[in-house]
Amino acid sequence: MAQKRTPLIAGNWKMNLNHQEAVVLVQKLAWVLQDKKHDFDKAEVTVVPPFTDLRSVQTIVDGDRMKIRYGAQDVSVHDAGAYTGEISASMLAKLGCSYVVVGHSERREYHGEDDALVATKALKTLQAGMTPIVCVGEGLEVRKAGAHVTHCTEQVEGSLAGLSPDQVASSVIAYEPVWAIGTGEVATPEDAQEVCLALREQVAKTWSSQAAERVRILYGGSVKAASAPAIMAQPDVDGALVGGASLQADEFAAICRFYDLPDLSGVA
Ligand SMILES: O=C(CO)COP(=O)(O)O
Repeated sequence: MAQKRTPLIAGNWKMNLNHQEAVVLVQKLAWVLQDKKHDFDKAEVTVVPPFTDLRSVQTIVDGDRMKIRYGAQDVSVHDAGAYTGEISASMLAKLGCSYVVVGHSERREYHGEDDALVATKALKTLQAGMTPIVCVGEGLEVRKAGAHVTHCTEQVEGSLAGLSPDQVASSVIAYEPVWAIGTGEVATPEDAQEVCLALREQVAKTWSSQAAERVRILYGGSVKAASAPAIMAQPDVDGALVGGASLQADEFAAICRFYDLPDLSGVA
């Protein structure tokens, strides 16, 4: 029997909101979730602000004892030293980060990150006691050619290379088709399930069936409150990595609250 995985809704703010705006958004999000009686045991809620916001987010989360978690959008492969502009995993851990997004398609595209680099970042994140959210996803050409499943399973192989089955089990994988990111074009629930299931099967094959049962796999790409329920109701989708919609407290909270519904069976 599959072990129960706690769903995760993560809001990737990308390069938006300064530290003052971050505090306002986190406060509003916490308020809305509390007002709507969100059960954090049913779904974890995480915000992923820019580096410059993290200390302020830490202060407000700790000060108000919020159950919202937070993470970073990237991490260095280096531990310390002469690497101008880089941020180490230990610095992020010290700031109380729970998660680090690694291998986002925007980093792969604009910063030339490849699977091997992403795997090192995932490992650094785990070694510092945080959870990597490892992103994979195909571009439009690959999707049109029908090669999306192979493309994504190979990316998972490469981007988690060198991790032990236990490390994979405690990681998060995010399937984010590049053609769906920021385009308003959301994958169908069937598209999302097809790839997320294939990724889980790949984890079973390469690492272990236990890792496959435990690893959380998210969908990301133009997720909105209206489109999220049908996608998140899929059996191999364990939540969402949300971009644009995570900048609005009401919209993001509405996505999180899907898991508060008493019965998910009628939603798909
Ligand atoms: O890239 C994403 C999250 O990491 C998705 O962004 P959008 O939800 O804005 O499409």
